Amino acid sequence: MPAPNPGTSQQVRIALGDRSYDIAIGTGLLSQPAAWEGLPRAAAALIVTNTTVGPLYAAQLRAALVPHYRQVHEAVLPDGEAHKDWQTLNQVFDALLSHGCDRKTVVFALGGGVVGDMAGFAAASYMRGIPFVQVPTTLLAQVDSSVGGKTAINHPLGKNMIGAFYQPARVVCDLDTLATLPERELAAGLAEVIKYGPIADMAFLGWIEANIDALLRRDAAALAHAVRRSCEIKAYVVGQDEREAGLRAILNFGHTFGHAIEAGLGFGEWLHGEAVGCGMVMALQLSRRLGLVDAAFADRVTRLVAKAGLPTRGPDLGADRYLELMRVDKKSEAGEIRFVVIESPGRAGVRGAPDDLVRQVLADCTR
Ligand SMILES: NC(=O)c1ccc[n+]([C@@H]2O[C@H](COP(=O)([O-])OP(=O)(O)OC[C@H]3O[C@@H](n4cnc5c(N)ncnc54)[C@H](O)[C@@H]3O)[C@@H](O)[C@H]2O)c1
Ligand SMILES: O=C(O)C(=O)C[C@@H](O)[C@H](O)[C@H](O)COP(=O)(O)O
Ligand SMILES: [Zn+2]
Repeated sequence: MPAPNPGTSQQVRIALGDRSYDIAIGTGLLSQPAAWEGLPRAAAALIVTNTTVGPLYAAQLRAALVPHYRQVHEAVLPDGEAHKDWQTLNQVFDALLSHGCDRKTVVFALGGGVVGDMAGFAAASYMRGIPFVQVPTTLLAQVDSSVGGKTAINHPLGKNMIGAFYQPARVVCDLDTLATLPERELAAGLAEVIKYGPIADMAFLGWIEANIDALLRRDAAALAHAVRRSCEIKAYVVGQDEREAGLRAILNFGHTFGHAIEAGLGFGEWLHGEAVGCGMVMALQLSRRLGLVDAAFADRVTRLVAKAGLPTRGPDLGADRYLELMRVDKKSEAGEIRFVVIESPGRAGVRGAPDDLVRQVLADCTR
C-alpha cells in the first residue's frame, strides 16, 4: 500500500486509464467555484438527492452548477436503505425522461451511500450510460461508497444484488457537510474507516486508535486525515483491481456477515456501517479460529469497534439463517461461502471455512 501522503494536498487520484478521476477533499467545496470547473459539458444536470439531504445542501450545489449547465433539475428520493430498490431507482429514470435529458446530461449524486449507489446505477444504465459525479455527504460515503464505481440496488433476497461497475467523473467531498450528520451515522462511517487498518495499513489502525475521540467529536483535522487516508487506500486497491477479480475483495472485510445481518433484519433496521462493524468482529473471530491471528489482535480491533459506538454482537437470526443469507453473497463460488479473513495484521485474503467453525463464531458473537 502507498505510504501516507505527508503533504497538505487534498486531491486523491483514482488511476484507471481513460476512466481516471480525482477525489477532491476539503472544506467549503460546495461553494468553491474551482471544485466545479472542468466537469463534463452538457445542457443539463440532474441532482439526485433525498428528502433529508436535499433541504440541507441542494441549493448550494445548484448554485455551483448553474454557471455550467443551462438547466439544473432535481430528483428527490425517499430517505433510507429500505428505499434502495427498483421503485425508487425508477424515480430517477422518470426524472431524466420527463425533463427530456439527453445522453450528455450529468447526474450529481448528493447524499450518502444509498443515494450514491442508486444515482450511479441510474447513470450507468440511462441511455446505456451518462456521466455522473459523486457529492458524498456522509462519512461513510466520503471514505468508501463514492469511490470505486460499485453501484447497486438491493433485492429482498440479498444486498446490492443488481448493479454495475460504473466510475464517476469526479468525487467532491465537502467535509463541512459532516457537521449535520447524526451521531449514529458518524459511527457507521467509522466502521468503514476502521476496516482499512486490519486489511491494509496497521499504522493507520494505530492512528485511528489514537484519534478515535477526536473523530467522534468531529475534529476537522482528524476527519480530513481519516477521509484522505481511507480514499488513498481505496484508490490503490481499486486501481489494481477495478472489477474485483481478486485484491478488491479485501474491501469486503466484515461484509459477508454484515450483509447477512442487514438482509436478515430487513434493510434499514441496522445501518450498513453497524452491520459491517459487527461483521468485522465476526470475521476476526473466524480468522482467529483459523489460526491466522491471535486473540489479542481480534480483541484490539473489537475494542476499537466498540469505542466507535458500533455493535460487536449480532442479532440472533439463528446459524442456519445466517448461513443461508451468506450463501447469496457475491463472493460465493459454487455454493461455497468465501470470507474475507485477516491473514496477518494489515493483510487480508479470501477463504472458505468449514460450516462448524462459522457456527462457533456465530455462537460466540450473537446475542
Ligand atoms: N458503492 C460502494 O462501494 C459502497 C461502499 C460502502 C457502502 N455502500 C452502500 O452505502 C449505503 C450506506 O451509506 P450511508 O451510510 O451513507 O447511508 P445513507 O445514504 O442512508 O445516509 C445515512 C443517513 O444520513 C442522512 N444524511 C446524509 N448526509 C447527511 C448530512 N450531511 N447531514 C445530515 N444527514 C445526512 C441520509 O439522508 C440518511 O438518512 C449502503 O446502502 C451501502 O450498501 C456502498
Ligand atoms: O468497494 C468495494 O469493493 C467494497 O466492497 C466496499 C464496501 O464497503 C461496500 O459496502 C460495497 O458496496 C460492498 O460490495 P458488494 O460487492 O459486497 O455489494
Ligand atoms: Zn461497506
